[in-house]
Amino acid sequence: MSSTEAVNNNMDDQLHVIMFPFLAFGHISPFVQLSNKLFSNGVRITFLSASSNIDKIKTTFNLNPSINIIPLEFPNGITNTAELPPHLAGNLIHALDLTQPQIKSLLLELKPHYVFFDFAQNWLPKLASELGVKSVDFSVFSAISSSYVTVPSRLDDIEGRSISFEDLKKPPKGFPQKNNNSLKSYEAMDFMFLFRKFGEGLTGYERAKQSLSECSYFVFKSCKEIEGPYIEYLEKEFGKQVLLAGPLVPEASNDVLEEKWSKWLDNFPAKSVIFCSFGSETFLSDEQINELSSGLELTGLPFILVLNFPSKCAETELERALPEGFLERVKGRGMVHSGWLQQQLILKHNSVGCYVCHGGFSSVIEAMVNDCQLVLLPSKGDQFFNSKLVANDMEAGIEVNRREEDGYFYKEDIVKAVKIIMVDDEKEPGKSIRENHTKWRNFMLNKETQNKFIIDLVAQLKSLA
Ligand SMILES: C[C@@H]1O[C@H](OP(=O)(O)OP(=O)(O)OC[C@H]2O[C@@H](n3ccc(=O)[nH]c3=O)[C@H](O)[C@@H]2O)[C@H](O)[C@H](O)[C@H]1O
Repeated sequence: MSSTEAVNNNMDDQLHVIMFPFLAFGHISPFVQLSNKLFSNGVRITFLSASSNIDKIKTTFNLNPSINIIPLEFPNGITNTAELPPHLAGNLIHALDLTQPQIKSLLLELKPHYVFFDFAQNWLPKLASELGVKSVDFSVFSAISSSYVTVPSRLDDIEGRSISFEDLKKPPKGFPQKNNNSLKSYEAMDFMFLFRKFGEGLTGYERAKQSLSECSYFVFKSCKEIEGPYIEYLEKEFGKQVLLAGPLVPEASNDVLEEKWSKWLDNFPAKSVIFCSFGSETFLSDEQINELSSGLELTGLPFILVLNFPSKCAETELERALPEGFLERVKGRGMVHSGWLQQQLILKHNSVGCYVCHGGFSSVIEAMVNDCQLVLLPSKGDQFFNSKLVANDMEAGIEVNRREEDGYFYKEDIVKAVKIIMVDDEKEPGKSIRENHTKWRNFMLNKETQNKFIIDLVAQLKSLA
C-alpha cells in the first residue's frame, strides 16, 4: 500500500476533492480560493498544477499550507501562460491533454469523491466516470458568459455553415435579455477564437460544451442574487442543476503591502487614487496604451498604471508605448509599473478609490469588497460579459465608451467614465452607481451570507457523492 493510499483509507468518510485548474494564473486563483474555503469546511483537498507554478500558488495565492499539492509532469515543458504570448495559449491546452495518463493514475491511487476541472479538459468527465469518480466543471467564468456563448442553443440556426461574428452578436434562443446584453461587433469578433480548432481537432466551444454536457455537475463561482436568470437558463439548456460557490470573496491577506507602494499611496487623500491594471494575461496595443495613459493624465487624479507585455523587456516596451514626456509630466502623481504586484493590497489601501480594469471576474469582486469604484475596459472573452454584468445588471460600475467596429477608445472616453464615478458622483448616473456599489459590497462583506454559500455547497456535494 502506498503512503497516499494509507492516508486516504484513514479518511474514508471525509469528502475528498481533487482540484485540476487550467495552467493560467487567472484560472488558478479562483481554484485556490475555492480550495481554501472548502478546506476550512472540512473537505480534504488535493491540488494539481505544473511544478513551476507551485511556489506562486503557495506564496502569492496563499493556498492553505495544509493542502497537498501534486506537481504534474508536462512532456512538452510548458508551465503557465505568463511565459507564453497569447496566440500560443492553445499550447497549454495541448499540454493538459498530455497529462491524461498521469491523471488516471492519480485518480486510481487517491480515489477522491470528486475531481473539479477547468474548461479545457473536455476528456476528464469520461476518464473520471470510468474510474467511478464524479467530475465537476468548476467555471471560472461568470454564468452570463457561459450562457451566452457555450450553450447548445448557440448553434441552433447555424446548420450547414460556419458560425460568423454576426451570429455571435445575437444571443442564443431563450437567453435572458432584460438588460440587452448582446455582443457588439468587436466583442463578437474576439469570441470567434472559440470556434477555431486547437488540439485534437476540437474547437474551444466544443471543448467547453462537451465539458459542461458530460460532467457530473457544474459549479459556478456566483450566486442567484448576482446571476439568477443566467443560472436558470444554463440549468434549462444542459438539463442539470447548477451548484453555486458564491462569489468567492477572498479572505483578508496576512501579507503587508510593499513599502514602495504604501509610502507613495500614503501621500494622497482617502479614495482619490486610480489603480489601473489588466490582470495576469491581458495586453494592450501601443495605440491603446497611448490613449489610456493620456486619459489618466487628463483626469488630473493620482494614479498607478500597470502595463504588461507579451515580451519580457518591459522597460523597452514601456519607453516605446508611453506618450513622449509622459513620465516627466505626471511625476509625483502617476506611477507606471510592469509585472506582478500585490493587487488586493493595493485595492485595499485607503487612498485607492477607483479601479480601471479589464473586468476579470476575480478582479471585479476584489474591487467591490475593497470599496473601489469600477471603470471597465474589457479586452477579450468573458471580460466583455463580466463588464456587462457589473455595468448593466448590477449597475455598480461604468464601461468606457468604445467604437462599435473595433472597440477603439479615445483618451476622452477614459476621462468621461472616470469623471462620472469619481468627480461628478453627486449627480446621476454616478450617484446611483455608487449606491449600488455599496449595496453589493455589503452583500459580499456579509460573512454569514458568504459562508452559507460554502456550507450549502459542501452539504450538496456530500449528498451527491
Ligand atoms: C478567468 C480568466 O482570467 C484571466 O486572467 P485575469 O488575470 O485577468 O483574471 P482576474 O479575474 O482578473 O484575476 C486575477 C487574479 O490575480 C491577481 N493579480 C493579478 C495581477 C497582479 O499583478 N497581481 C495580482 O495579485 C488578482 O488580484 C486576481 O486575484 C482573464 O481575464 C480571462 O479573461 C479570464 O477568463
